[in-house]
Amino acid sequence: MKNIALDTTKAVQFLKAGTVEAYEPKVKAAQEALENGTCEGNDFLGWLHLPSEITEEFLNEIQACANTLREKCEVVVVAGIGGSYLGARAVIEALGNSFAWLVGDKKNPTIMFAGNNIGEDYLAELTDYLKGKKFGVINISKSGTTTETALTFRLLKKQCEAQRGKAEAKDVIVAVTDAHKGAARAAADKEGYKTFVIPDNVGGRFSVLTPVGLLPIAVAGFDVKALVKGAQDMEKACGKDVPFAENPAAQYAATRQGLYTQAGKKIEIVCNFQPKLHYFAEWWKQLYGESEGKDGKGIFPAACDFTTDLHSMGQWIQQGERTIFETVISVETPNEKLLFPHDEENLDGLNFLEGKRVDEVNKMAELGTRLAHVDGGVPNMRVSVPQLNEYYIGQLIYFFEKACGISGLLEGVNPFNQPGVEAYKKNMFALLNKPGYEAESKAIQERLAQEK
Ligand SMILES: O=P(O)(O)OC[C@H]1O[C@H](O)[C@H](O)[C@@H](O)[C@@H]1O
Repeated sequence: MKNIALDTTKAVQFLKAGTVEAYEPKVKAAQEALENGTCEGNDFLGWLHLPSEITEEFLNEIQACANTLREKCEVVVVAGIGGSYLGARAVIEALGNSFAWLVGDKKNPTIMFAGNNIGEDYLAELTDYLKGKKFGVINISKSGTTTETALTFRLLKKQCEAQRGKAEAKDVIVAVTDAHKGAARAAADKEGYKTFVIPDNVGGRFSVLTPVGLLPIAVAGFDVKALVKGAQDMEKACGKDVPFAENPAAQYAATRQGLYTQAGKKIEIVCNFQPKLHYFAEWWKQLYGESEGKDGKGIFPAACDFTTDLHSMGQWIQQGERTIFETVISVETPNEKLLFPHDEENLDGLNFLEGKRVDEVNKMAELGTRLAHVDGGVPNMRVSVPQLNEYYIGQLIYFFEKACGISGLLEGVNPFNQPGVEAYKKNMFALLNKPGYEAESKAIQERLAQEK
């Protein structure tokens, strides 16, 4: 079986000769620190060997729970935010039919995502859609107290119980949360929901290969064993004893840090030429953004969908400030085959494409973009993925996770915490007069009065 492959040649040409190679000892040290648990954030290294530690029994338990939800529900709402949301959505959208919710062939339950915003219209429209439907809920939160998810879950739990009765609702509500702590755990234990544990030592953004991602992915009808197999193979391919030049995670981490520190490239744009990968980039954005954006440092993780965004962001990328580089996730072969038809009249002038696969046009767009952007001063890396299937998505996940751990350590930060995200929450709770925030509430009201 082929592996995903990284090509850095069109990025390295923007660096002084030997720049990437010079990272070898630092990368080695980072890998040792990860393996030995001697780096900062070492209480969150459970992701490192997670793929190879997953057992067949555990995957069978996930599948059994997924089968129950699949049998009993026409819709399953996956409630979660950040690391408790993006991984599942990334995989489900990458592998699913682009129009899954319209296909309606009843082979799979419709998967809906919530708990990832506080939009009143969104929640009102969701609960309205669910009226009269046999729906279930997967409530995902590591802390068990995240506002967006908790607020959504209260609404969904009440509606599910009202529509199906408390006894039946108990069978179609599943909690994925901490083993002991948090409101989601307390509610699940009290109501007797089926639960899955998010290990203490796996942070949210590294948790897609725990039940956080695996359960929704299995409910959606995808093969979680193949996904895990892909991750296991990439765990080997990115292992600490794989030579630096052959280790894709090491090469990606070193190249991006070289571009950042030496060439002033402060923004990385992950690009795809397949709309199904949109949410994969969203997952990647959280992984790298929360891991590296701290202590006044960090490459800003951005994403574009091509060719769509070539017609909007393409101008900026080609000629704007030269602070960006691109990482293209390129899918070698589509799963479907669609040939461009002949047209007698040729009014659109497109008969030169007759008989070609649509993907051939896409590939020329990709190559043309690469040449143009490199000519325009944008370093370009490419991750080739043989096909969009569970196995290769599993590889991609682990590749980016491992590279993220290494890259954050090269940058000199703790890649496994996210202290900065608390600032807005503290203000929000103070503004909402949450019990326990009395002093903060008083202070924030005084500040706002002064700013008037
Ligand atoms: O799983 P939860 O505890 O609900 O957390 C969900 C997300 O929210 C937080 O604010 C963090 O920034 C994320 O790292 C986390 O993944």
